Amino acid sequence: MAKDTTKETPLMQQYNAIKAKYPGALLLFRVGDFYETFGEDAIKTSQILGIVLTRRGTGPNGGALELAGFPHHSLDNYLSKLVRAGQRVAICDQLEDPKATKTIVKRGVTELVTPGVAYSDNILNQKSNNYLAAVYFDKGAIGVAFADISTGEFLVAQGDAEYIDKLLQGFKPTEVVFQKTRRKEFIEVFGDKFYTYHLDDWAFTNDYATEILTKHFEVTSLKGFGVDKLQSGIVAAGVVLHYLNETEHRNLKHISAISRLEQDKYVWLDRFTIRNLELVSSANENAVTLFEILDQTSTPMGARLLHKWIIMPLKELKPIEERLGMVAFLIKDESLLEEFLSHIKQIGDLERLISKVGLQKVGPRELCQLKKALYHIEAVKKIAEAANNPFLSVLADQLNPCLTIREKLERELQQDPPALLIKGNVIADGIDEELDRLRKIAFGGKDYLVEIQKREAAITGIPSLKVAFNNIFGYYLEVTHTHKDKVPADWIRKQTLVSAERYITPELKEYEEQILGAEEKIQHIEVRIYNELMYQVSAYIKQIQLNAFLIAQLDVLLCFAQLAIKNHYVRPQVTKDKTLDIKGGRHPVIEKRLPIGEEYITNDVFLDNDTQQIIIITGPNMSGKSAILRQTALIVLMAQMGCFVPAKAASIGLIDKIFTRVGASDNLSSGESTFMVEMNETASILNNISDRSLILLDEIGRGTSTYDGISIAWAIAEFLHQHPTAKPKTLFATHYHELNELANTMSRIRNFNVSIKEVSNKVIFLRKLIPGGSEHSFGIHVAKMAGMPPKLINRANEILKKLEIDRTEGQSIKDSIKKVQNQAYQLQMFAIDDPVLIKIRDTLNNLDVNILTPVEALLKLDEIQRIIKQ
Ligand SMILES: Nc1ncnc2c1ncn2[C@@H]1O[C@H](COP(=O)(O)OP(=O)(O)OP(=O)(O)O)[C@@H](O)[C@H]1O
Repeated sequence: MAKDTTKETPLMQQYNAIKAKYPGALLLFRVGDFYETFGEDAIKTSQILGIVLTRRGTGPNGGALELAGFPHHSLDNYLSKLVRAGQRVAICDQLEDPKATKTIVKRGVTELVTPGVAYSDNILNQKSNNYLAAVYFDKGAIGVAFADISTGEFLVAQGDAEYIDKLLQGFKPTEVVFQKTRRKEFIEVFGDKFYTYHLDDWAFTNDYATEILTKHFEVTSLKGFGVDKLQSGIVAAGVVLHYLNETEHRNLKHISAISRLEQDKYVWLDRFTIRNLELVSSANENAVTLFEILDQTSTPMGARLLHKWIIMPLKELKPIEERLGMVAFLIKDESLLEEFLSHIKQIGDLERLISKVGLQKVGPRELCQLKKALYHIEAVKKIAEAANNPFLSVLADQLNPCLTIREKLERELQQDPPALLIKGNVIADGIDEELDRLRKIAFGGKDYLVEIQKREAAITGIPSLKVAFNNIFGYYLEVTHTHKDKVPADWIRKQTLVSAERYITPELKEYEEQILGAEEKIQHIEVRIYNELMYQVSAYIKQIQLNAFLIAQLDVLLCFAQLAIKNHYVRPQVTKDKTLDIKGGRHPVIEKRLPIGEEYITNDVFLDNDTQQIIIITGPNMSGKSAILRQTALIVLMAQMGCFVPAKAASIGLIDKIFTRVGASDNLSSGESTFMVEMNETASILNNISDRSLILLDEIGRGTSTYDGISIAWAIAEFLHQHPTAKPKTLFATHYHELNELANTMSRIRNFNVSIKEVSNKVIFLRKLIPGGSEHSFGIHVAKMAGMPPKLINRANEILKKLEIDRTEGQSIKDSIKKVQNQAYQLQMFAIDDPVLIKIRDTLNNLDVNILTPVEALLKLDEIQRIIKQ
């Protein structure tokens, strides 16, 4: 049924027409000094922002229409809350001066803010990028592009699903755009954790993408960016620009280049490694990430670059050595380091600042900060020039303090301008004659009013005569009733109050007009000059972006130098051979999180391709197996990102891929990892290994029955050892001491264990990795530590011993269990009419020991303990 629009006010008709153009978006509709929302939008807005919801008039279904609004100056604050709540927000502004029109004011959407397309400081996290991604499912490859409009970064790549998935995991875009028809596929391949938006398929064509990209960059071909061969990637990049256009972001001068993400340059970290090593984020809220430990940067752009260096460590020796050399140089000269830091700390977020110039959303205070940043860049350039270091000389050459524009900003902006242009007093005196003249009238005029007051008081003999202002009739003279007889005849009475009368005079009116007119004109002139200034600054976007990048690099290197000094890291020897030799290695995060007084126990790890390719590490739970695995990978990663490492010494033969798999039961809490998934994932490692890979396998195979688990773990170790071409270095932590047998037949597999000491029946963790396997498993020790009743522990030890004896005598586990069950003393433990004990007995009877994993056994013990406590 067609909507009856006759009852709608012209304002609501305008609202509905605009609303229809932005389906799925929450519309903030500017009415006077307020942003209003209506209907469903109002309900959502009031809930998210906690503001009042009112009802008025008639809505589309005859009921009252919901309304919720807030003052326009609170936009920044409220907008961030709406976007963070996952809303797409269309901002509809008044496009003409309401005073200048007699009919309804023209309105239009000036910006559509979505989670992936945001630049406001309130919405963004300073230390991480905010990427919008587009994914294009092509026949041969999947294309992906990432853009951050708050920094101007624009990246493109293409590859198979696994590679694109890895990129999405690493870059963590806040919004992903893809083809409408590929929804199912997207979720299947990349999961349902991303905030997504779908576009019609027509936007995903190579011709359209090439056209939109070449037009944006004002080039005839994309060859110059080295991306022209990435057919699918280009489509994704085109979609990014198309989407920015759709969301009314057309001032994109700061997206000044597009670059290819080169797969061959960086260490391949599979997504489990990024997650499992807790590099930049963690599923556990309380966990501290490697990023948090390493982040000693002084600028937000430095922090963002560090983030990238962590997830994209290098695999070529030369650039790694360059970074390490630079860190060593800075460590040696601490006064130079301090000097650099003192300036870098003042530079602020230059990268986002200059992006705002591109978006034409930069405020006066920010332009003032730009001026300050350029001043400090000049200082950094001078220090770098004098430092006599090849890297710093190159840096000094490239840094550009942009003197012309800095001087212009210095000259034209007030010393301490307000954050918002609209507040006025932004442009300095002496820049524009008309502005100076009007300012004299506006501000000098007020002095003149005081003079009038004094003069008239003297002439009329009214000592209490006052000049004041109100919105109704402007400037007036106020006379108390006592003196009203003295008022001259030509004064015009305007208002009578209880105790006084108010008058206006022609002279007052004339001045009033001049003052008010001047203030309005001043604003116009300031806006004009400011916009010109912003436009002139925008010609320097590329240079300033380069400055920001160079400062970010220096910032991260300074951060590495500070870390090395503070945390006693050493310079790793990174080599082209295939040996990994870590002496006295530490886990950079755990060592910082130990209780006061406890010291981190260091460990040596040696792996190579010829003698010790695979290490099987056994040891009880909590002994420190995972820590050794992870610290080894973290030390390699840190070395290859150019950072010194937590060790006494480290020689790192370049690693090109790091894989991590953690047994299913470690992920039990997240409920996502089943044994099947674990096996699938492990299979993907086996298909991708290389001669320079590092593999961490932590309790692989424990998601199934003991026998299955051992068999699979065994087969994996064998496969990695016998692989015809690749000899991936592998650390294999396991509870299954049976795997120690492997070393007897496989020459490059070695057994190690994390040592413990048993003192009067207690386990003391020594946390030292020592050669040799373990004699037995340690589950019962853990049960004891967890506080299980001694009787139960004794019984568990008895059963274990029996099972072990039977097994060496060649009996099957099944027979053996039966025997244990039949033994009379089992029931003697319990007085059988006790309901608690009956419950425990039933729980035990219902167990199928054949399919019980060690962790499940522990959980059962825990259950029994709880029954007893109840
Ligand atoms: N070398 C060390 N020095 C000091 N404390 C350590 C060390 N290694 C580990 N720890 C401490 O022991 C805890 C357990 O270590 P980790 O998780 O590595 O044990 P695990 O043997 O892998 O246990 P599980 O088999 O249960 O996974 C760590 O969280 C840490 O607090």
